[in-house]
Amino acid sequence: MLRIAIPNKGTLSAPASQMLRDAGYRQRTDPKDLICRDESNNVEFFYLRPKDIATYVGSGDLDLGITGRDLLVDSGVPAAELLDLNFGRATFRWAAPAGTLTSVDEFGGRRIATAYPGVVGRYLAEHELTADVVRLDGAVENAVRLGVADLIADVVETGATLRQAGLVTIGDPIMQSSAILIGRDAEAAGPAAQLLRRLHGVLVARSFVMLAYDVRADLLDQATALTPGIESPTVSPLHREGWVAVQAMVQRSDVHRIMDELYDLGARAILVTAIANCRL
Ligand SMILES: Nc1ncnc2c1ncn2[C@@H]1O[C@H](COP(=O)(O)OP(=O)(O)OP(=O)(O)O)[C@@H](O)[C@H]1O
Ligand SMILES: O=P(O)(O)OC[C@H]1O[C@H](OP(=O)(O)OP(=O)(O)O)[C@H](O)[C@@H]1O
Ligand SMILES: [Mg+2]
Repeated sequence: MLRIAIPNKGTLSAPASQMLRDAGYRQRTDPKDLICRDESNNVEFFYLRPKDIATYVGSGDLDLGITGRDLLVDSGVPAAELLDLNFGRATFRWAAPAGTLTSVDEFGGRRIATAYPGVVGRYLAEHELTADVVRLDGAVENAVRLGVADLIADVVETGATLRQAGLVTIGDPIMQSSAILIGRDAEAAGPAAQLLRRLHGVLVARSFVMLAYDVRADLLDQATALTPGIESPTVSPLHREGWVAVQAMVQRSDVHRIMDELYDLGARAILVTAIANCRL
């Protein structure tokens, strides 16, 4: 039985469970449950603190886990990233009160508050900087105002929390994070092949839609240049002489532009449908 760690709370918890549900796995119904066995898929899910997940996977006690890339780096555990799950996207950044610090070169000897001392310590070591790392559990944006630090390093999604605290970012992001599937090493992908295929199917289904339209046969080449599909578009004859029906997958983010261009070309009955799941 495959044993998989997933976040029990926090930002990544609900979307991780939803993605597994979309991939056909059973998930807990009570948010307090810490284990859920999915007998029919031969998988057991363990609900753990996201910060601890890399530890369980790195030690080999659990086969796989879903966590944030920043949390994996913070743990220092040499587990392997098997798949980017495309949710929980955030940057990890430096920030200080406006008008105080402007560059990473000024960090020497300063006090840096963070809930990610592993990420910060690694950056400082790589850049040969010496600073005091003040380890906090959360609400790090308050640390400067309250006098325990000169700057912070924290997760930034919309930037609203920083703005409210009167902080501005400094320099480039320390890292880009998102939710990832991890294993002890790259070989963990072998026994997880079915899970990986299913999750990949969900990722594709979320980022593509199915587009169908009717177009005059003499415009088919121009139309299919706009909708080349993954392998090749499906073209079927229509009862109406000189017209064909076309079906192709297109990127969800492009679909409105493509529909406009198809309409301008003369295509009609342009329909978009969501893809519930797929195997490509
Ligand atoms: N707006 C956000 N706030 C916090 N973490 C976020 C956000 N967006 C994405 N993440 C990612 O979620 C993970 C942190 O999740 P975690 O559950 O530890 O913290 P949390 O969501 O802030 O919950 P809590 O504050 O209850 O501990 C990291 O990988 C982080 O990059
Ligand atoms: O850029 P934003 O969209 O404002 O999001 C980022 C903020 O959200 C999270 O805080 P959370 O509410 O999880 O509290 P915490 O600091 O106690 O973890 C994170 O730690 C940042 O503070
Ligand atoms: Mg938080």
